[in-house]
Amino acid sequence: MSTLVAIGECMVELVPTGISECKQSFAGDTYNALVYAKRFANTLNCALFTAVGSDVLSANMLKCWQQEGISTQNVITTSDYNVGIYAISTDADGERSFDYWRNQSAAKHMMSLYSQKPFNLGLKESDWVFFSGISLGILDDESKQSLLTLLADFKKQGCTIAFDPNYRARMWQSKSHAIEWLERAYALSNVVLPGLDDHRVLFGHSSSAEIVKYCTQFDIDEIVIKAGSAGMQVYCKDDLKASCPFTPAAKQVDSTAAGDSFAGTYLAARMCAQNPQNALEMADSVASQVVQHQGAILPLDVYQSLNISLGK
Ligand SMILES: O=C(O)C(=O)C[C@H](O)[C@H](O)CO
Repeated sequence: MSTLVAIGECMVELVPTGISECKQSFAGDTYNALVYAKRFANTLNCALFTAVGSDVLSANMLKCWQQEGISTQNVITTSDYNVGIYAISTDADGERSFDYWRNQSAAKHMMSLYSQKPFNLGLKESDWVFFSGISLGILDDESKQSLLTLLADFKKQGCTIAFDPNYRARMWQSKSHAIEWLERAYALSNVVLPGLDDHRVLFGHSSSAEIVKYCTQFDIDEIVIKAGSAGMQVYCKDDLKASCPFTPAAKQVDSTAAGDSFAGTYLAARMCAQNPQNALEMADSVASQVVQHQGAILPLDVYQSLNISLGK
């Protein structure tokens, strides 16, 4: 069984349902992707590498992962910090924005905790590792470097490294700070999943072709571009291998985790030997359902009704 390890932070997710009420669940970009990967391809072993606290919500979070079939074997637990929290607000078009309470979160310290007591993440050649700009953004610069060094070791062992830039401006001192680390991440990744919106803000790119041209300076095998109304494309080096037009969802309630569900489904499909065109189409179908529901993770029965998962 192949393993997909995602690296990052899972938080308590709050969706306000009234002035003094919230729907509470658990989410965070790389975790979200992992859930959608596991739901899509149950045969994959999916694990999150992170740190959590010893608080009651951290404990519930781990139970929730287990219900999703996500392995907790790569989780560091500490009593020095808590779990992070974020709340979703949506506008009339279902575009989401977030408020965060994550300064005391254990995941921000995952690399220093790991270096005090390193352990084997259980990866073998042919396994995949997924991280994002948020996985880097939560860490201080020294820890960002430790994470990239660890990823470089995995790559040397034969693992495939996948990266979604997922730019959150407030996590970075400046655009140039974000670009410096994003370029280091691109330089060691085999598969990248950039969004045109992020590249527009960071580099002034206005088309997929410009992203592909920019990526030629790195040794990336597969560039999976989410270009909004210009659709989605997959390039291997600068060869267009697959594309999918933009089809607006029937309604957009909450855009949270559209990109994460796309990434998780795409990566799982590729790990299971689906070709880029199939992977792209299936990832798009999942993402277009995700935006029709509140919160990052679709109710399981809604997901199952899509009938999209690969056979057991
Ligand atoms: O914004 C973050 O840091 C999160 O991970 C919260 C959300 O789940 C994520 O952004 C959705 O893509």
